[in-house]
Amino acid sequence: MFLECFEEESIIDKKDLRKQQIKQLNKNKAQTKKESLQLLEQLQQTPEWQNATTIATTVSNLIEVDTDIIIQTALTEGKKVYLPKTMPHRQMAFLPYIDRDSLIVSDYGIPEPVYDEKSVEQSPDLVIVPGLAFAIDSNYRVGFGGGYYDRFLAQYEGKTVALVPSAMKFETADWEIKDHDIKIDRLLYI
Ligand SMILES: Nc1nc2c(c(=O)[nH]1)N(C=O)[C@@H](CNc1ccc(C(=O)N[C@@H](CCC(=O)O)C(=O)O)cc1)CN2
Ligand SMILES: Nc1ncnc2c1ncn2[C@@H]1O[C@H](COP(=O)(O)OP(=O)(O)OP(=O)(O)O)[C@@H](O)[C@H]1O
Repeated sequence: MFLECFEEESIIDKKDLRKQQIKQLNKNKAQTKKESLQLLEQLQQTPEWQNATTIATTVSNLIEVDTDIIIQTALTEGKKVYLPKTMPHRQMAFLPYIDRDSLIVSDYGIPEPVYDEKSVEQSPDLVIVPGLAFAIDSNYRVGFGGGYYDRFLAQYEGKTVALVPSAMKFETADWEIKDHDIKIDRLLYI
């Protein structure tokens, strides 16, 4: 009790933050959707996007940044788009996006490409990393908690960016940073 008075700021448990963020993001869906367009415009200005011929993103759910417009824009610009398929042992395989009808909804409710060993691309030029919260002073993130991206990024050597709508933006990481947490190369935010 007494000691707490000396702490400069309190650290939130990652699980609590995740819960809090999901609640908050559900209230901000319309705003996030609006900001998605501005974030895509920012993304298009970056050398990472301009130099990438292969891009990995996700199929967004309703509280995330809208990736549909990212996918369509990338395809229009002649880039190849890859989406993750969740695999055993919390691994992800990135597979080409062909069209919406070729995706199959996973147990987590996320539309995913069908596994095909020959088409796997684990080294796309650019990975757009999803998340629930991002710290703009350190580039650390909190995701849905599967550890999928931390595991994947531990061996990925290309560029990473994250699109950060206002509801996901934190000045600093007031959550616990673990050794396995990986910083995003570039955050784009409103
Ligand atoms: N749109 C989108 N697709 C994505 C991700 C994402 O963040 N967004 N992922 C980014 O990683 C991967 C899937 N992420 C997942 C993250 C957690 C759990 C999961 O097991 N959740 C548990 C609760 C975990 C916990 O709180 O400890 C559950 O639902 O029971 C599943 C998938 C790949 N596809
Ligand atoms: N590189 C790794 N190797 C082994 N385990 C890992 C690795 N990265 C993360 N984990 C484990 O995965 C679990 C979830 O990690 P964390 O809470 O950092 O997820 P997250 O970054 O929020 O989610 P995600 O990366 O799926 O969006 C933790 O139990 C963590 O120990």
